[in-house]
Amino acid sequence: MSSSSGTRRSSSSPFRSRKTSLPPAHISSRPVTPSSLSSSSSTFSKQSAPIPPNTPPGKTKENVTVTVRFRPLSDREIRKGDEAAWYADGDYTVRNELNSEIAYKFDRVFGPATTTRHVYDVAAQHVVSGAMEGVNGTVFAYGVTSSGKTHTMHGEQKSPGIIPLAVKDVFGFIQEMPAREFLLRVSYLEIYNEVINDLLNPTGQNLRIREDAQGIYVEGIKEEVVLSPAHALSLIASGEEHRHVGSNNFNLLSSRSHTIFTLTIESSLRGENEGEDVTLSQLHLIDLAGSESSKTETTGLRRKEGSYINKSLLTLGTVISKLTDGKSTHIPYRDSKLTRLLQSSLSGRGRVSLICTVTPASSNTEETHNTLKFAQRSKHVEIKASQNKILDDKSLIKKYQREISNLKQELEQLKHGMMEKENLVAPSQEDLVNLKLQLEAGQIKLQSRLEEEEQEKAALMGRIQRLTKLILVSTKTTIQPNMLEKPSHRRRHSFGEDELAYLPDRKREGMIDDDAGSIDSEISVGGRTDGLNLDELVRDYKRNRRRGMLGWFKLKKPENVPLSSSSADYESSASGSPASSSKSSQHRVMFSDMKDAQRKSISRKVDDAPHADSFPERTQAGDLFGAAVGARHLPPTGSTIMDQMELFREQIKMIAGEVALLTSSLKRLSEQAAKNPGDSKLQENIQKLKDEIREKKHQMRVLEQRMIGSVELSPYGSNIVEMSQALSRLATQLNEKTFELEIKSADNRVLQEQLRAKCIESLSVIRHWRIFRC
Ligand SMILES: Nc1ncnc2c1ncn2[C@@H]1O[C@H](COP(=O)(O)OP(=O)(O)OP(=O)(O)O)[C@@H](O)[C@H]1O
Repeated sequence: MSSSSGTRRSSSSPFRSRKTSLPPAHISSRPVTPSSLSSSSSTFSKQSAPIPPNTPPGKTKENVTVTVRFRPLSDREIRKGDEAAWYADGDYTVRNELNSEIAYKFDRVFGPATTTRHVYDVAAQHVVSGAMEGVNGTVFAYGVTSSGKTHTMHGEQKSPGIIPLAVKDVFGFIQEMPAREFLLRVSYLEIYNEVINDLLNPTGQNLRIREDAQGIYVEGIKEEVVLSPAHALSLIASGEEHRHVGSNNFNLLSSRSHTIFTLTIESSLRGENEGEDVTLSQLHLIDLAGSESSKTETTGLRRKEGSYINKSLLTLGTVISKLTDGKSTHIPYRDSKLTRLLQSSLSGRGRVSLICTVTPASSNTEETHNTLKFAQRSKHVEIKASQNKILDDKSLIKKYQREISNLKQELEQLKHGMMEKENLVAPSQEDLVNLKLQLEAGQIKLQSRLEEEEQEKAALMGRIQRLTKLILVSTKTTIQPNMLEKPSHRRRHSFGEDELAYLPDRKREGMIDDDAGSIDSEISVGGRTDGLNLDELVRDYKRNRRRGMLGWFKLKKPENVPLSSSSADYESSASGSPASSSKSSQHRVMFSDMKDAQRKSISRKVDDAPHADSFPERTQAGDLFGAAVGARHLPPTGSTIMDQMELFREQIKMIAGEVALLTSSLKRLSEQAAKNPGDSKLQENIQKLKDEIREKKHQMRVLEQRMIGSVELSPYGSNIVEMSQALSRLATQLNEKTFELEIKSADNRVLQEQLRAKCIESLSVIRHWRIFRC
């Protein structure tokens, strides 16, 4: 589901920031003056303890969290004979190699060997957790071209960046907060040559920045509701397709635009707590384009891009300086789109983490020095990490909750009416004649009325289903009384196979490549392997995408699968990655990563799990699945059967999405394998994918089977079958008796009307039952 703000935006548009009544603090503001910066490290007090990751919003002012990340010397730099001119002296200090007097102190300094996960834990995790509590957050990477910003923010398959880690963490937090329910939306934009483009909507070009009483927003930006990490990452992947990237002499794939990925998080207490506050926050994850020095050899378009990039970064520097010099009355936010969009964050509303990326290379001493000075200035920007609350009537999540509740009531009433109609009285023959006449006369009218009724019910069901799915809840049963209560042992994030498919699986060319052993095979195996025709699968997927997974399901004939074994199969596979169960990912991920041959590597490493820890794998959908398959005995009421049917249907759709993703991966791997027939690892991975696809298809068949079986086995189902048969018998009698009884006058209008109504009701019930079967 997506929404696009038009001339009037929703109350929670990107970059909106709300004032709060509870200013907090979690990071101590350390006095760092320019003079102290140039003294030796011994003059630094060790006040800079690790950044507390989970301090709740308090009342004290904080400073922007500023960290510095070194990347290793690149091949190119080594070839040029570069040496390290700057180095990380301990965890908090950057020191100049040639003049040890020149040193800077930060909240944390990461050496070249530091993993992005560690950077995330120290520099971003507290911002993400704050956002889950209703505190706006901004994390951005700043540095010269080729210093490692994109590596830090987006990362690679083996080493996911801050953005994928944050997205995954957000879902982890949801899992750990069973007392609350969440609604997540994302938007993704770039600022290219001072023009704002919507990366989630290619037609959204040159968007305008607006401001109203509640903050700054981008007019017309598309926001997509996200249901899983895979879904969110697939949106980023599709957004990356549109981002401007080009090459310069430092970086073959240099970002030519600043990008801002925004996650809008709404949450409220679970259930229908009228009057309960809703918290709303925005998490901005920003990958800036790198400043370019005169050493960057660019011509034509690249030069123009470079000057726009430099100008906006210069404005950012000026804004930061003015914010911190203590005397400026005017802050020139409006001098660039970037600073205008960052205005809320920089002016102190919400947590901000600045990660400055630097190269140690001696040839870039000056550029690195400038970055360090910028970082130092930024340290003095004051912020207030306060919690946002929004009024109930402005909350989208509350609106959905209310709508769901109303729709459920409506549906219950409809269902209740249907159940009562089961006890129909058989009409007499005379009545039947009259009824037939009436029916013939009004057949078309009745038909259309019935169809309307059907559509109404289907729409109602669909709406409830859609709205319910948008609201994310933990699958845990224990309810924590307070959402701010932090779980002490929150599990770490890990990624499913397909989630990071959009990221390159090795470092970009032109820089250090320490990913020895990455699969670079480019050879293909042809179309059909082991009975799985890839082209067919891909075509199949495309067709399904057009008509929807449900349509696909309907077209497929169920096969006879023994229920007992299938149930077991299901249960054993129900713990699969929820991320890959994303409904939306089936719409997005499929072919996106195949289009960009440069930025996104086509090779996949199924075994390359980037970490050992496990993320809570079971989502709402995962549990739904287990519940649906595990329910051998369906409950006796019609309403529960409908719910059950919806569960089955949803599961089928989700598995179909997974099949589509797996098929995409399989196709990609096969293309590589064709170019490298000797690569046994590839073959092994291909086989794994095929097995998984086969397994998932099997699961779908089992669900189909159970779906149909459920209705027929249920008492409700059998009543309807009987009713259907009775009605068909009546229709036969009608035909036989009509002729001999037609002389009788049809003057008993009241009776006719009654019978007609009964007949309509019966037909309606049967129709409804048929919808179930479909
Ligand atoms: N910490 C790191 N460890 C290993 N390699 C890194 C690291 N940081 C960056 N790199 C590598 O350096 C190269 C340039 O990095 P990246 O593209 O992230 O730079 P950038 O700052 O985003 O550049 P630009 O501003 O031009 O877009 C890439 O090949 C990347 O893989």
